[in-house]
Amino acid sequence: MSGLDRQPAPLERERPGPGATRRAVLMLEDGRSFAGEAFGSVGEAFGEAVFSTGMTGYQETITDPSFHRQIVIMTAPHIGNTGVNDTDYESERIQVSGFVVRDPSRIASSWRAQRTLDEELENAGVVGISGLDTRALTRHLRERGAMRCGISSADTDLDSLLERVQASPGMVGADLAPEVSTAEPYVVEARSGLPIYRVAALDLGIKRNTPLSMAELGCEVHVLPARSTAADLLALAPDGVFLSNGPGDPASADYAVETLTGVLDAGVPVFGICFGNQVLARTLGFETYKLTYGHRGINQPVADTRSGRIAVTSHNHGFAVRAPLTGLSETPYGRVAVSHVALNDDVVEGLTCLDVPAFSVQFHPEAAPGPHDAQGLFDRFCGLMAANRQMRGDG
Ligand SMILES: NC(=O)CC[C@H](N)C(=O)O
Repeated sequence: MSGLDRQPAPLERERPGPGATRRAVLMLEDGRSFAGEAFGSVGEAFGEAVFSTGMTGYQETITDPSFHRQIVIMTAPHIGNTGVNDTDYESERIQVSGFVVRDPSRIASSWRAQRTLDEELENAGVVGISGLDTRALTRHLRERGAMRCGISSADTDLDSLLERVQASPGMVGADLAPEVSTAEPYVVEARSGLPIYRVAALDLGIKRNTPLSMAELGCEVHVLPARSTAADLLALAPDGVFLSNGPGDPASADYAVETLTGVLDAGVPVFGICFGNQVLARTLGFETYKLTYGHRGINQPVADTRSGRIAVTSHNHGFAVRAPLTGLSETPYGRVAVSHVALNDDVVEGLTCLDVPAFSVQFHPEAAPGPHDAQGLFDRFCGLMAANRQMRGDG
């Protein structure tokens, strides 16, 4: 028997015959609509229309809590070819409110595939649309900006759908982290069995691979709900505090800013990712603002402003930090430098504090999905925790 003979048969979904597909419509808040076919669950979904340029990693994308209340459009036309499995979930469930694919794969062919994408969406009750011109839709969003959107395969009357889209909530001012955060604290054990560092992680919408990446380096990660206070975090006597990614508008997360203020005052090392970068920025006194259409995908070049090194990184953000790209900013916590800048549009992609042990990045070193260029940032966090211990004389 050859190796090929032993491969599992591809999973194929029974599909309706020609002409039997169900009509679906995608409607944008400015009245532009796109006709397509129902994909996943039949029904109706509303959210902010955003596009992702990742060609792979769709399972990690749809299960990333940062996409809560967003309808994700994949710019790569062919999605679903490796199916879906139980292990690549980045959270407990599918988080996107809707999913848009030009040309879903008719079969799922991978030794790891357990179900097709179509049936996974359907089982989860997540509404999708396929067969529409995703290139035209993406170009429209690039010109006009991310906007509210609705998908319907239930009621495809354009006028009434537009009314429902315009009545749906937008993303500016949306406080969504508590909606996706863990209800109860939990612990991710250090991989070695011997914890070297204890990390208190504020779950603002954390992805599974983030505590796992730290656990690989010997961290015992205590994950706490979004509204935990500084006292809750510090009660663990952590070596460091981690602030996760998360959905919604960072300008609405005053509770996280208050928590972080207490942590910075206590002198505990801090590392933040994405939403966590925005929360650190706000705590330092910087503002956040909404990008026209955001950065989403796994092929985003970022420059390290100190070394000049360029990393290709994974992004998923619609908001960004406003800070001077060069020089040092004076803040209530001392001097702060912009450590990383996006090469496509000069957006701030990271901050480093010079006078307190804190730094953050807007992109995703946990790389799920994504390239591994930025993984060293978890080592940098461990280095910061080690240095802080030594400084306190207990290292
Ligand atoms: N992935 C994230 O943490 C996203 C942060 C924030 N919700 C934004 O869109 O910018």
